[in-house]
Amino acid sequence: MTTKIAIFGVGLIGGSLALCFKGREGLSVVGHAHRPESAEKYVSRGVVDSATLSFEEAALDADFIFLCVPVGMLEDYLLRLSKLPLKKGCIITDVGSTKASIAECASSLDLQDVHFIGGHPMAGSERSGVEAASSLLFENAYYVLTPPPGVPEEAYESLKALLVHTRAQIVRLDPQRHDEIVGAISHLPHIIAVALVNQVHGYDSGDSLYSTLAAGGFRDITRIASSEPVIWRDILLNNREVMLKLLKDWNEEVSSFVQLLENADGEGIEEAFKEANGFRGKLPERRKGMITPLFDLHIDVPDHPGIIGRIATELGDQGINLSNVQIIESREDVPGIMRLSFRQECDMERAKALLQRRDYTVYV
Ligand SMILES: NC(=O)c1ccc[n+]([C@@H]2O[C@H](COP(=O)([O-])OP(=O)(O)OC[C@H]3O[C@@H](n4cnc5c(N)ncnc54)[C@H](O)[C@@H]3O)[C@@H](O)[C@H]2O)c1
Ligand SMILES: O=C(O)C(=O)C[C@]1(C(=O)O)C=C[C@@H](O)C=C1
Repeated sequence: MTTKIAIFGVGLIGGSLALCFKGREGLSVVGHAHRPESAEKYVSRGVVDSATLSFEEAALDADFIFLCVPVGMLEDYLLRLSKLPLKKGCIITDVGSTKASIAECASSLDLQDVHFIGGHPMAGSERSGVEAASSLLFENAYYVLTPPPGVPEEAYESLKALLVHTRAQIVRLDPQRHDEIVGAISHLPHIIAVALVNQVHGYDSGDSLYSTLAAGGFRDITRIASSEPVIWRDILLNNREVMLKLLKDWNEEVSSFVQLLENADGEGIEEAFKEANGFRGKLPERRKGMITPLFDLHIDVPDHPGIIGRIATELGDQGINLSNVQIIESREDVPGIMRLSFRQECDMERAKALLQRRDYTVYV
């Protein structure tokens, strides 16, 4: 018996989920597209087994339905699904970045013999669309589920069992609490990043040296300002109440910095940095895409075209198995700018010796 998984909205998140499920024994993945060219793309990129423009056909006989469209469309999709003759026991879930409103909408609908369980993978990117999808996106990330009271435990367990393919760690949360927490750790940082970029853009219009000199610090804190505008419009409007409260608190944080500077309070500034360092230093490191422990080297590399290829080739020529390469723009926490990861300690040791012989500065 094949388990049919229907994905509505095969973009960054929907496409990544599809890639986690596709090709697994007993699973078939159908993607719903709202444009003919998208349907063709999903199939030709190998992200889904089949794609359809028909809402009904995608939902027909599905065992699991994932709603992966912008938050502002979720309720409409759920409403449409509630009017279809869905398979008995079908589990509908979503991946929206807010959870309270969709949970409320689900509880107001008369869902016959099907169950809605809200979901939100805490992994993503500033990129969007199926082109950015990756089967590794959720590895080691947290994946929040918000089962409503009364949903059968077997339904929750069966969704959890399916999500094993994402290699994410499931966390069960109340939807409102989810929105408060995620508002602070995800939505607020997006607002701050956008406001900061726009502030500097204003200065840069008069003097382009601002963008010329923008280096690690600016880039680190503003990567997420490049996120998809429609996705974020919907998230912020949907979590408006929470965001307004958080922005009030943010204004207070900013005001306290204004005061520190007005008073030339060096000690206070140091304290603020110490407090932030302390809290941030305790954040658990959750690196994506690596489920087993890796052995890392960091190396300082000059900014030359082709440098990554050269290093990878040198290691490959010596039969050294490289598992992952990451360019770290910021130099905080680690002294180098390229991280090379190896599954075997002996590979890491051989790479270290080789790169040192080639005069690279290597840090373990
Ligand atoms: N981007 C992230 O980092 C992230 C992380 C976790 C959850 N989410 C949530 O996942 C959902 C999808 O976000 P994404 O980042 O994959 O976005 P995306 O833009 O990559 O994908 C959105 C999908 O929705 C479809 N879509 C867009 N407008 C549509 C319309 N008018 N009619 C029908 N379909 C439409 C697109 O074709 C695409 O398949 C959102 O609800 C978002 O809040 C995003
Ligand atoms: O890494 C990023 O680019 C993200 O923005 C991912 C991120 C986040 O803020 O952490 C963004 C939105 C989500 O709903 C979940 C995760």
